[in-house]
Amino acid sequence: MSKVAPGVRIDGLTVVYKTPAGELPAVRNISLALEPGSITGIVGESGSGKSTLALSLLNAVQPPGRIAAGSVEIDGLGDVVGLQGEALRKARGKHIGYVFQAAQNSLNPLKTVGKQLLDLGRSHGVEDLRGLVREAKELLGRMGLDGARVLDSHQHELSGGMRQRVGIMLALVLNAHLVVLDEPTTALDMITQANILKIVREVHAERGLTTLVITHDIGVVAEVADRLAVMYGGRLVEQGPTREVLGAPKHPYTRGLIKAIPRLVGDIDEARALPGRPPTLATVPKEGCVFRERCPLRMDVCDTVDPDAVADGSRVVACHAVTVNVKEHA
Ligand SMILES: Nc1ncnc2c1ncn2[C@@H]1O[C@H](COP(=O)(O)OP(=O)(O)OP(=O)(O)O)[C@@H](O)[C@H]1O
Repeated sequence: MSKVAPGVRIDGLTVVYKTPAGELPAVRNISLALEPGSITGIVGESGSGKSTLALSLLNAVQPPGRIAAGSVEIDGLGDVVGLQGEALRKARGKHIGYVFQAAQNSLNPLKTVGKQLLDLGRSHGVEDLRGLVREAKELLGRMGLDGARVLDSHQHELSGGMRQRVGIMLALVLNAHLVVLDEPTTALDMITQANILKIVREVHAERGLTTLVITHDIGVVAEVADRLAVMYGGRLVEQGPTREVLGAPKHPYTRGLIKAIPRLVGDIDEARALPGRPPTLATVPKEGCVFRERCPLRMDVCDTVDPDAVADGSRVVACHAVTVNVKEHA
């Protein structure tokens, strides 16, 4: 893989989980491009399929799940959906750095962080292990931790927030140029969160990375992401430049999400929660629009036809009501 930021093209991706009711899609027909050198944020409520999408980038969906359709082309690696065995193991970590949502608990409880770092380096053929340790200490130091002490610690000696930062260090330390961060800051207080996001942005720029940040917190994407993709019920309902999507959301779900954010200044009563609940795997409608039950713009067609993702300038939106408007104004 080249040392420049790789582009990623996810095309028609569908991921299903086997359930008592048969195989049901957690991610359905998603197409999304990560521009080389950009930070893309994926936002959505719990259960919308964000983590499943992130796992697909590493071809790491585990049974009872499987990638049922589509491709994930990464520059320099090809379609990772076809990668297996040693090629896949090498790609993870060295080419694709990642920290998963479960990172707080994913450290080996029996080994110190430093030992795990060395294992990681050896398994990827790193020759300069001293350099690796130096790099790890530096990253931990930037995130406000005493690097030497953390490397000497076991998991149980670290707080949730410290483990989260160790996870981010491990995602970055092998110098991968594609980095996937799933809920990187959930266990952190607001000040630490802001600091970590600043470091993510800095390291991203210094190293020339392509970064994907997955979060339920729209404030996090507003802080770091150049582009924003909104997921609902396994579908990507809107994507575009972060400022445009947040400043003038088009999809009724994105509008609802933004309205639901309480402002720091202003009347808290103005924040309006979206009525209803997001669907689960079992309740996601099999046909028609996934959002229609909660949608203020619902039309007859929404009950039967799943809206295509339609490009409108720099924005892609999957909504019949929005598409009708675009056509009327064309
Ligand atoms: N191993 C599994 N078996 C069955 N269903 C699963 C499995 N893992 C995830 N799902 C289901 O797939 C859907 C998407 O889950 P996913 O974890 O990708 O969503 P998410 O947006 O990341 O949510 P969260 O933020 O809560 O992790 C959910 O309905 C979830 O219950």
